Amino acid sequence: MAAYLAQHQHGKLRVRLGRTWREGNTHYFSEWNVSTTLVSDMAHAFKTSSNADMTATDTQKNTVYFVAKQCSQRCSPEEYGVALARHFVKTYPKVSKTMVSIEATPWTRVSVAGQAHSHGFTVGGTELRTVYAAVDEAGKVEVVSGFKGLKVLKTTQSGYEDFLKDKYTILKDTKERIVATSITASWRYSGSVAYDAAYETTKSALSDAFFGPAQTGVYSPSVQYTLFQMAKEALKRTPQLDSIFLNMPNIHFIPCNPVTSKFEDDVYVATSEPSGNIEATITRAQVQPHAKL
Ligand SMILES: O=c1[nH]c(=O)c2[nH]c(=O)[nH]c2[nH]1
Repeated sequence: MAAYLAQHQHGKLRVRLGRTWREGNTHYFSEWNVSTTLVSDMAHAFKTSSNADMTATDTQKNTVYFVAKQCSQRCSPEEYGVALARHFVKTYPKVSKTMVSIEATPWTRVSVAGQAHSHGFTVGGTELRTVYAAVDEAGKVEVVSGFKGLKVLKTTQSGYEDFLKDKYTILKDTKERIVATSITASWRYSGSVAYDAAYETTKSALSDAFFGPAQTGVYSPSVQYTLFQMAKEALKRTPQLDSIFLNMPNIHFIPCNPVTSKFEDDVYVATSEPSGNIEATITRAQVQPHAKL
């Protein structure tokens, strides 16, 4: 029987790495969970018993640490990801492309008595910063930055009305509800950028547009509308941003009607499933609809 090897790749998933940089008395720390994927001329390994010239996934794991050691200056996960991907393409003639994915734990410097600590960190948020970096044999570099799992909630300034009603619809219009989500975002830059600063600016833009001003907030008529406003704010504040993908599950807090009292926007049934799932890609320039990063 004929069988064709249409596509193949091999890599190492979830190599965990900690990296300290000491700059005088001030230390910096990153924790990265790194995955590598090599596209290489290895069809023979699938079709015959030969492993000749194969970069073992164990070697890939070791290289994650080797390249981290080589990054002697403090660097962003994007810069590290590109350096790691480039290493494989440059070192192994049979490797034509390398893709690196990184999830960074949000270790954040602590303050003690109002003073930034020189070497103390705590996990500062729910989100993981994400990087996808790819380098091919022609030297083409692709970087996608983002985060996943940024949990946000508003107790008011959210509603949902005038949606289609038919015999399957139970949900009532409301001008008052809790809106909660766990944001996943990814974006591409045009041209070079200071990755760490651009990441913070973009994340703040998304968060600020979700919440609105501190005292008054901003009304959300739907997760869809809010998602678009958030993306617009990110494009506005980060000029190098080309396009942004946002996924925002609608995590429902359902009004609770205990038998003893009535619901007064106070007691809810907290849920995790099912959730709504709302996502879109928003671009600075007009492109084909439905483009997804
Ligand atoms: O903001 C919302 N968007 C929806 O698409 C939707 N669907 C739903 O049941 N509730 C909501 N809320």
